[in-house]
Amino acid sequence: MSSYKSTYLIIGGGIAGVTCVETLAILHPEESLVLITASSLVKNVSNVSFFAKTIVKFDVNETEASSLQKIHPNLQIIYDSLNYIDSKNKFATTDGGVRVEYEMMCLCTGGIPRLISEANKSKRILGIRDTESVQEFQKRLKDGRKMVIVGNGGIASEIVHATRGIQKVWVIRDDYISATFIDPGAAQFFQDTFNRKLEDNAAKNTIVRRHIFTEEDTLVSLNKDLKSAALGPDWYRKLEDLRNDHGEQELEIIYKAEVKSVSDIESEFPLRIELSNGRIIDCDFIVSATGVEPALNYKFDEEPIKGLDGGLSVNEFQEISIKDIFAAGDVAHAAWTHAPHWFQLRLWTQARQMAAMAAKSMHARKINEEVLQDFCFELFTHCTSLFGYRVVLLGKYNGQNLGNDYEILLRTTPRHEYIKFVLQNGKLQGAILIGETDLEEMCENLILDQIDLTPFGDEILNPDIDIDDYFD
Ligand SMILES: Cc1cc2nc3c(=O)[nH]c(=O)nc-3n(C[C@H](O)[C@H](O)[C@H](O)COP(=O)(O)OP(=O)(O)OC[C@H]3O[C@@H](n4cnc5c(N)ncnc54)[C@H](O)[C@@H]3O)c2cc1C
Ligand SMILES: NC(=O)C1=CN([C@@H]2O[C@H](COP(=O)(O)OP(=O)(O)OC[C@H]3O[C@@H](n4cnc5c(N)ncnc54)[C@H](OP(=O)(O)O)[C@@H]3O)[C@@H](O)[C@H]2O)C=CC1
Repeated sequence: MSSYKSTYLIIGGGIAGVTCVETLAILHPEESLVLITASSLVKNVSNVSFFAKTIVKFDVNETEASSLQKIHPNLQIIYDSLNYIDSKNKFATTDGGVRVEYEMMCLCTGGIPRLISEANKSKRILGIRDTESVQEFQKRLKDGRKMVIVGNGGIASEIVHATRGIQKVWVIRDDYISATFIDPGAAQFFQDTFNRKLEDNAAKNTIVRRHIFTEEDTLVSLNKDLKSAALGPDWYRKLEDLRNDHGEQELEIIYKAEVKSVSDIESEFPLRIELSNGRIIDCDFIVSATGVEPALNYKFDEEPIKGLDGGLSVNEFQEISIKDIFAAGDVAHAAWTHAPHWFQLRLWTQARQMAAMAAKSMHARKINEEVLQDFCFELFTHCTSLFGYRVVLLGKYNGQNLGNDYEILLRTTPRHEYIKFVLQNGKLQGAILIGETDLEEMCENLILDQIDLTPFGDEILNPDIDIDDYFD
């Protein structure tokens, strides 16, 4: 059995693990660092641009793990899978029999797709997580005539947008599309983009509306066979060129339904699906884009506390319930008392922020200094693109946990922009900004500073008024 000694031990080569390595390379390059990664390719981030203090956009690239050695002189990489953690004696072992002693460890083992429960009934049900699973999907797409997409989050939305020349049936439990990220109004905005026959001059009609809402909150297997890290924001571009674009999108959306059963059949199509609403669909394959579950494919000497989502519960310093073990990214469950406008969603940005925080905390402990939680955990921000539009989500953008006494102020210009402000007691609690709105920084300030907007009334979203002037 080969053995190593390290001050810091990082597990996983996804965005969280690599961010942890990079941050420690800056904070503590003289200390020994071991990275255990199941894949020789790791993720890193480039072209970081800030729309505001906490709103960040960046590209995600895949690179050889060995390239990390250029930035960290004392980094050793072990290409293997973590198998067991002995937290009392402070060592970890791998599948391949390597033993690593550590002072502090950060678990960044990510997540695996949580497939529909029928997934074991057919090989034609796919999940999407890493490069290998996308290759499998591309193969099916190339030969297939009809696919069923199940789930209503990020992956399903991107697949629906990016694939062409194949019949698509999108089965969702909600009554509007892309519910993880947006509200019914924004869903309608996007659905207009599906309808290419929309009157051109509709784009000129800007509508501003205020709604007083009395609705309820809208918030909505362990697997050792890990190959590489989760894909990045642009993964679906690989799909765009794959099929010929025959013009019209062949898309059917089935609302308020779930998969009840699946069976392989010998017919025109090889797979038959029965939905909860009684509908039968024959198709070539199913993409189950139904969320992720934390990848905890290793054992501990002492069972750590986990959250309801199965992730390792971490405090505000990213430490789990076992001393000197930290966790970041999709494997972690944010168990601290959250700031009023922050909540956890398993995203690149949060994986990166948590990992940088974990690295700072480990470093602070090593040098006996205090550390404060980073400012980025004050405000939920997500910058992405959906159906070809830039989407920025801020704070409680869907009125999450605001009860039933909040107001919504909307401004929308079909095919151009959709702006939604969520207000409570006259103060901005969250926002959805779709299109090139240029409102990110102002919204960030309004949420963080909790400025009373009552005096401005609906003018706050009047497109003819430069609202920034109010706050100069
Ligand atoms: C298709 C797709 C598109 C996405 N698009 C976006 C997007 O546009 N924007 C966004 O913000 N987020 C997006 N996400 C989510 C984002 O990718 C994840 O939140 C993020 O990658 C999590 O990073 P991570 O480092 O925690 O986990 P991962 O990227 O899963 O990395 C975990 C790493 O740990 C390794 N590992 C696991 N177990 C072990 C073990 N026992 N020993 C050693 N190594 C191990 C794995 O092989 C992997 O390399 C997307 C996800 C998917 C699947
Ligand atoms: N642009 C971006 O930012 C992107 C982000 N991602 C991230 O990658 C990860 C994986 O994406 P994805 O798989 O889309 O996960 P998401 O968590 O985004 O969405 C999962 C969706 O599947 C639904 N669902 C869950 N179980 C079932 C079921 N049994 N039957 C029918 N529907 C079900 C959920 O509904 P319900 O809410 O009702 O449970 C939800 O609509 C997520 O962390 C996501 O945030 C992925 C792609 C793009």
